[in-house]
Amino acid sequence: MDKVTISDAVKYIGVDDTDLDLFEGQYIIPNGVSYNSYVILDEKTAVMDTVDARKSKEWFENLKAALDGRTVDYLVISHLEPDHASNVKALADAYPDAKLVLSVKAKAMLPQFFDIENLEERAIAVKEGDTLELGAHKLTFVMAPMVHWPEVMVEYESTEKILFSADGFGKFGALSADEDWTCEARRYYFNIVGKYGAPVQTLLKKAAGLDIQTICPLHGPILKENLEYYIDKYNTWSSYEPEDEGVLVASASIHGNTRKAAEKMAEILKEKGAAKVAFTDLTRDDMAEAVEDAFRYSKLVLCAASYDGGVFPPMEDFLNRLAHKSYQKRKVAMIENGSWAPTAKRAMTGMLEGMKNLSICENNVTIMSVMKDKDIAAMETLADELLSE
Ligand SMILES: Cc1cc2nc3c(=O)[nH]c(=O)nc-3n(C[C@H](O)[C@H](O)[C@H](O)COP(=O)(O)O)c2cc1C
Repeated sequence: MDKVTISDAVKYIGVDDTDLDLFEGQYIIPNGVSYNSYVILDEKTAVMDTVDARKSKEWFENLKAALDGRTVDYLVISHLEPDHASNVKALADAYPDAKLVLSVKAKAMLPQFFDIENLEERAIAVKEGDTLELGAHKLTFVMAPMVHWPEVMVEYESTEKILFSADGFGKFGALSADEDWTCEARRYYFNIVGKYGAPVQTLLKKAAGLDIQTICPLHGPILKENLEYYIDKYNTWSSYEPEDEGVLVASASIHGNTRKAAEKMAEILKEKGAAKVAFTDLTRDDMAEAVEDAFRYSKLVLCAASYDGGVFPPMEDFLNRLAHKSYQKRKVAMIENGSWAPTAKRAMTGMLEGMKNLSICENNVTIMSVMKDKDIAAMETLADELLSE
C-alpha cells in the first residue's frame, strides 16, 4: 500500500488478494487481484468504495491509518458488487455519522445486501451531475448504468482532475505484481464488461468532456500517464472492433486428431502471411484468455470434433461464452471432425447464427477421423478465403 501514491489529500487504502482461487467464481488470476479503495482528506473526508469481505481487516487498518484519528463523513458507493461493497455495513456501523452517497438505483438495491438502520436519513441518493463539496475537493457524479451493473456511477474530482472509474479501466493482477497492463486489462474487460459495449461507449463520451489527469479504478494500477492509450483501448474494445489483424485458432479435440488439424491450419495461415496467429486448446487452456483473444483478433478458426450429434462441449462452452459477451464483427472459419456423421459444423453454425455481423467462410472443412492430404488442400483453400478481405 505504501508505494501507491496519489496525492497528499487522496490516499490509497486498497488491498491485494494473492490467494483467491477464482475471481467471480470462474476466472483464474495467476497474479491475484487488487480491491482498490481510496480516501479523500479535506474539510470533509470521503471514502471511495470499500473492499471484498476477504480483506476487511486489512482494509479497516489502512482506512484508520489514513484517517489518522479523523472520522468518515461520506462513503461513496460506486456500485454494490460484493468485491467492493462488502464492507458498506461494517463502515456504516463503525462510523455512525457517515453518510452513504450512492446512485438512486444503488439506494434501491442496497437493502438486498444489507439491513442498514435509518437508511433514509443516512443515504444521499445522487443523480447525473450532482456534486458533493468536501472543501477544496469537489466530486461530480456521472451515472454509468450497465457498466456493468445497473446502479453503477463514477465520480470526477475536479480539483485534482481524478476520475474514480469504478470497474472501468480495471485489470486482474495484484498491485504487487509486475506485469503488463494491456493483457490482463483486456482479459478482465471482455470477460466481465464485454457484453456492455454500448453503455461503455456512452460513458466514454461523457468522460471525453472531462479534463482527466488520473484514473483511479477499483482493480489494478492507478493510471497517471499516457491516459489516451488506455482510453483508446477502451474505445476499441467497447466498439467491438478488432484490436489487431490476426487469427485465433481454437481447437476442441477428444483424441488429438482435430488438434493436429488445428495446428496444421495455424501453420498454413502463418505460411500464407497472416499478421499474427494465436492458438488455444479449449480443453486445457484458460477459457477467459481464449475469449480475450477471440475479441482481440479480426479472424477466428473453430476446429472441433463432433460429439453426440452436436459439437464437443469445450467448443460449445467457448461459443456460448462468446455469445454472452456479444461477439461480433469478425470473420469465422470452421474445421469439423467426425467418425460417422459429422455434426460439429452444423452445431457451431447454429450457435454463430445468433451473433451480429459475422462473416462465415464458405469453404469450411470436414475431416473424417484423421487429417489426409485432401484435407490439407481443403484447409489451404479455407485459409485463402479467411485471409482475403
Ligand atoms: C462421446 C463421443 C461422441 C461422439 N459423437 C460423434 C458424432 O455424433 N458424430 C460423429 O461423426 N462422430 C462422433 N464422435 C467421434 C469423434 O467426433 C471422432 O472420432 C473425431 O474424429 C474425434 O476427433 P479427435 O481425435 O480430435 O478427438 C464421437 C466421439 C465420442 C467420444
